[in-house]
Amino acid sequence: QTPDDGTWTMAARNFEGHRFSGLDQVTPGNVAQLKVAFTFDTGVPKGQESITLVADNTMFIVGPFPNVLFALDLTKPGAPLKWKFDPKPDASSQGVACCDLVNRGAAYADGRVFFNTLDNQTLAVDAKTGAELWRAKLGDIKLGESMTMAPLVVKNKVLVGNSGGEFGVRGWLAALDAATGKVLWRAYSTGPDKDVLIGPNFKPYYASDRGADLGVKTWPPDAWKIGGGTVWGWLTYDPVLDLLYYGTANPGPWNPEQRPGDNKWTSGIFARKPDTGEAVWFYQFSPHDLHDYDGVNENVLVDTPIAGANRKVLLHPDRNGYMYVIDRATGQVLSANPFVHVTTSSGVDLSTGALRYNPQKDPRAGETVRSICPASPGAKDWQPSAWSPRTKLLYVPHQNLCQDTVTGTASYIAGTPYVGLEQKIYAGPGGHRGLFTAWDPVAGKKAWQVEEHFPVWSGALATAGDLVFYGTMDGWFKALDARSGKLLWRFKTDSGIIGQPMSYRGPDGRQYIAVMAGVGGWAGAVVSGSMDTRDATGASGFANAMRDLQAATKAGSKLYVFALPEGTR
Ligand SMILES: O=C(O)c1cc(C(=O)O)c2c(n1)C(=O)C(=O)c1cc(C(=O)O)[nH]c1-2
Repeated sequence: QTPDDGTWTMAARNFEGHRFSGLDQVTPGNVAQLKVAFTFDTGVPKGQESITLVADNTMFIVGPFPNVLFALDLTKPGAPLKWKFDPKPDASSQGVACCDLVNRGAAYADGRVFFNTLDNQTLAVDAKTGAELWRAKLGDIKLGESMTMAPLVVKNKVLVGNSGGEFGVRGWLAALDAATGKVLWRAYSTGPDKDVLIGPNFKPYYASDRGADLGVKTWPPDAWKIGGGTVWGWLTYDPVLDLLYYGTANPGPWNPEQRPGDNKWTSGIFARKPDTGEAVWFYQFSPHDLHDYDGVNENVLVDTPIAGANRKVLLHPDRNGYMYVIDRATGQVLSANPFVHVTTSSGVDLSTGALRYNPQKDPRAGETVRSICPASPGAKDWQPSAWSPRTKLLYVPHQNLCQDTVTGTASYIAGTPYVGLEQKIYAGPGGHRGLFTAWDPVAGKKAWQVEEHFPVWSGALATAGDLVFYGTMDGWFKALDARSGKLLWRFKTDSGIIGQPMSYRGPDGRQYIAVMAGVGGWAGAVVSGSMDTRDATGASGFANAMRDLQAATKAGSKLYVFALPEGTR
C-alpha cells in the first residue's frame, strides 16, 4: 500500500477511479466520535453533486450553476474563504440542463484548477490566486449542449465531454492542452470513423463492433447527427497500458422505433490513447438502447484474480443492471452478473458480448409497457462507487426502480427536448428505492447490501480505516464497517446528500472527511426544482417515485467537514 499524501486532486482520487483514501486515523473503533469541524455554504440551493478537492492546504469546490469556484484556506481555523472565482456562464444554459443544474467537480494539476460550466466552457484558474488562466468554449447551448462532468487531467491534457442526450446533441470527448486550453483532439460518439477517431489501431473484441463507419451505418440516414452518445460521466486512465476509459450515453431520441440499428457508438465504453484520442477498443453494453441506459457509469480499474489467473480488469456497474468485469487491455467481457432485479433482458452472452433483450419489455407505439426494470435511471446512475484495495470489494451506491413506458413521436427542433417517450418510475421489488451494495468481483456476487428508503444518489468513499461512507437523500451521512456493512455512525445534515464524499489530511495532521449536502439531480429535482408532484411525468417520470421526498428534506448548499476531536485514538 503506497502511503497517502493527504491530498485529493481529482474526482475519484486516483486515475484508476478508486475513491479510496489511504488515511486510517478514523476507524470502526472511533468513528462514532466524528464531529463537524467546519461547514461552508455555496449559496446556491440546487443539487450539490460536486466533489471537494484538496491540494496545497487549500480546498476547492465548484458549485451548481452559476458554477462559482471557491477556495478555502485549510491552514486557518474554520477554513475561511481564500478566494472565489465567478465564471459568469450564460443564464440561458439553465434551459438545456436535463437534470437540475448540477456540476460534478473540478480537477487540480500543477497549481491549476480546471472545471466546466453549464454553458459549455472549460476554464483553468490559478490555484493560488484564483486568477483566470484560460477558457475554452466547446459547445453550443442553441444545439442543446451543456456540461456537467468533472474533467480528468492526463499527460497535460484536460479531458472533458458534453451533456445533452435528451436534446438531440451529438456526443464527444475532447482533450485540451492544460497550458493553453487549445483543443488537441475531439472524438465524437457517432458518425464516420474519422470523426470517431477510429483508425488502423482499433481492435474491438467482438465482431459486432467491427466494420467501417458503423457510427453512420447503424443508424437511419443522418440520424447519427442528432444521435446522443454524450460523455457526461467518469473517465479513468491506466498509465501502464496508456489507455483512457469512458462510457457514452444513450442514443437519441429515447423512442427506439425512430432509430432502428445498433446506434454505434452509444451506450458503450471506449478505450482510447490519450495522446491522439485514437480508439483502441469499444464494447456496447446496450446496443440499440431501449430504455435510456446510458453507458457513462464509472469504470474502476483493478488487478485481481479471475478464474484463477491474475487479470487487469475494469469493473463497470451499468445502468442496464449488470456488473461488468472486462479485460481492460482487450475489451473482452469476463463476466456480467445482475446486481438488481432485471426484467428488460435475460443476461449477457459472453461469446458474442450481446445483451439478450426481453422483447416483451421493448417500448412500442400505442402501448403502455409495464414493469420495465431497471427504470431509465438504471440500476445505478452517475453516483460513483468506491473500491477498497484492502477488502477487495466495490462499494456501489444505487437504486431499485422500475417503470411503465409510453412512446410517442419525437420531432427534432434544435435546442429543445428530443425524447418521444414518457415514463412513470416507481420502487422495484421490496419497496425500498435505494441500495448500497458491497460487490465481490472475484466471486461475482454481493458480499453484503444495505437497503435505503430513497435512491442512494450520493457517491461512495472507502478508507484505509476499513470504513465506507455515503449519504442519503433525506440527509443522513453514514459510516459503515467496510467488511460487514454494519452502520457505525450517522449524522443528519440539513439537506439530502447527493455529493461525493472524500477524505484528506489537514495541515494539523488529522484526517478529515468532507461531503456536500444539497439535494437535487434527476432523483431530487422534485425538491431543488420545487415541482408539483401531482404530475407523475415531472422530472422525466422521476417525480412519480419521489413524492415523499419533499416532506423528508429541503434544498440546501452546505459543505460539511468532519473530524475526530483532537487527541482521539
Ligand atoms: O444524456 C445526457 O447527456 C445526460 C446528461 C446528464 C447530466 O449531464 O447531468 C444526465 C443524464 N443524461 C441522465 O441520463 C441521467 O440519468 C442523469 C442523472 C443526472 C443527475 O445529475 O442526477 N444527470 C443525468
